[in-house]
Amino acid sequence: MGLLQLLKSQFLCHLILCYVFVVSGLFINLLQFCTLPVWMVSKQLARRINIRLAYCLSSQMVAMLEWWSGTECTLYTEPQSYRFYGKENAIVVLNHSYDIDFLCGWTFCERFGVLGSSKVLAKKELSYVPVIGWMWYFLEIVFCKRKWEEDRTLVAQSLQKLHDYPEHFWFLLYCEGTRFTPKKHQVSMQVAESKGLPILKHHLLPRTKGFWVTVQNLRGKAAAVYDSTLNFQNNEKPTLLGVLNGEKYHADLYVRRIPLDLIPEDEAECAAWLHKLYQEKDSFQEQYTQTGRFPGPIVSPPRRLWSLINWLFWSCLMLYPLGVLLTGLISSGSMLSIIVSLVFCSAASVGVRWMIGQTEINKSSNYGNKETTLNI
Ligand SMILES: CC/C=C\C/C=C\C/C=C\C/C=C\C/C=C\C/C=C\CCC(=O)SCCNC(=O)CCNC(=O)[C@H](O)C(C)(C)COP(=O)(O)OP(=O)(O)OC[C@H]1O[C@@H](n2cnc3c(N)ncnc32)[C@H](O)[C@@H]1OP(=O)(O)O
Ligand SMILES: CCCCCCCCCCCCCCCC(=O)OC[C@@H](O)COP(=O)(O)O
Repeated sequence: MGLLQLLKSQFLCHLILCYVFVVSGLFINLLQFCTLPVWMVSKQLARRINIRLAYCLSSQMVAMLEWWSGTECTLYTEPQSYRFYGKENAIVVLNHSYDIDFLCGWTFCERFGVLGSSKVLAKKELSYVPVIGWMWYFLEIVFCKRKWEEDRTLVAQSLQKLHDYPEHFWFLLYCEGTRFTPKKHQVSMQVAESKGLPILKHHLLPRTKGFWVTVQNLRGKAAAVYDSTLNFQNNEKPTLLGVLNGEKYHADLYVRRIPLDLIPEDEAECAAWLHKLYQEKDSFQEQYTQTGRFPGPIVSPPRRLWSLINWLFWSCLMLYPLGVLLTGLISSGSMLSIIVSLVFCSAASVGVRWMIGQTEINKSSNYGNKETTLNI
């Protein structure tokens, strides 16, 4: 292990990284809160400010992936599709099988200049996660309860509000609705069988209602669906803790651009179309498993310096007051202050560990397990 790698694996380094992320994040949340009055005067100005503030926060995590861990993200796509990326609104359909699939998605958003405005149909629970969840509130992220009776109007209304959104955005949809686990796979394949649908080997059966409602409500605003399939070389199982440890991963993303006009308007036809899409995605994953490659040429955009610059900026801004505070604390010689600070740091570490836990598949919800949602 090299010296740099050894340094990256040190707990103290992780504490510093997490400190910068959380404290700058809370500060950015506060700035976002302050845009509420602006919202009343000019909604579009408030949105543009929030896009930039969100960039300041999410690109720190992107920098950690690209510059700290050095993870390589390769894009397989057709050159004629590539020229549209970042220049139009799109609905992104992605498989949900890895702890850090959202982070790889963010990396591509950053490279195509849509990170600050990127959106997702997220489970409601994530809106309570400090820093990221609070940031999403101001970013008009669409939350769902994963209960169709309640979601159908809620989601449609939130999507309608995006029609006058002032900048290009990608709207991410994990149609599988939850992360892949062997148990959820088994249950969802029972549902597939009961519906006479082919068995998928690498995906859960997609939930079609959210896709249909998204496509219908973003017609006229989004130009295309980006069918995206993610995998990692050499059977890597990446985690956020691994990234924090400086481990380098190798992500491959295959993207097909499908004009929105080609997607049927009728709900049943749209559902059938999505099932077919997932059968194709499954065959791409199978090909990847067999050959280590996706079909199509590689047209990878390089990582940009912006995420690193932004990260260094926030690190300097946050570490300076910490240095002053620590110096004052040590020179005060007060045992009580030192103990209180240590307790505070330990509580903060537990909090950050909980946040990281939100990304871990082994802590995935019960949604999609037999006991909770199988209604056949
Ligand atoms: C060039 C580069 C391109 C791309 C780059 C890639 C990406 C970058 C893009 C953007 C990045 C942006 C942000 C990323 C940052 C962070 C993201 C982080 C995480 C958030 C993700 C989540 O929270 S995922 C969870 C929430 N989302 C969803 O659930 C979406 C999918 N779900 C739906 O659509 C659902 O339909 C619903 C939520 C709208 C409603 O849920 P409900 O449970 O009520 O579902 P249904 O009504 O659909 O369920 C009943 C039907 O399903 C059948 N059923 C029953 N059991 C199962 C089962 N186990 N599996 C499958 N199906 C089942 C049942 O029979 C019913 O069938 P019907 O025929 O009646 O429909
Ligand atoms: C630089 C320092 C890093 C500090 C790290 C703190 C990071 C906290 C990030 C929290 C972001 C949470 C995003 C999680 C996305 C996710 O993967 O959600 C799962 C849902 O889709 C499905 O849920 P489930 O049904 O449970 O599978």
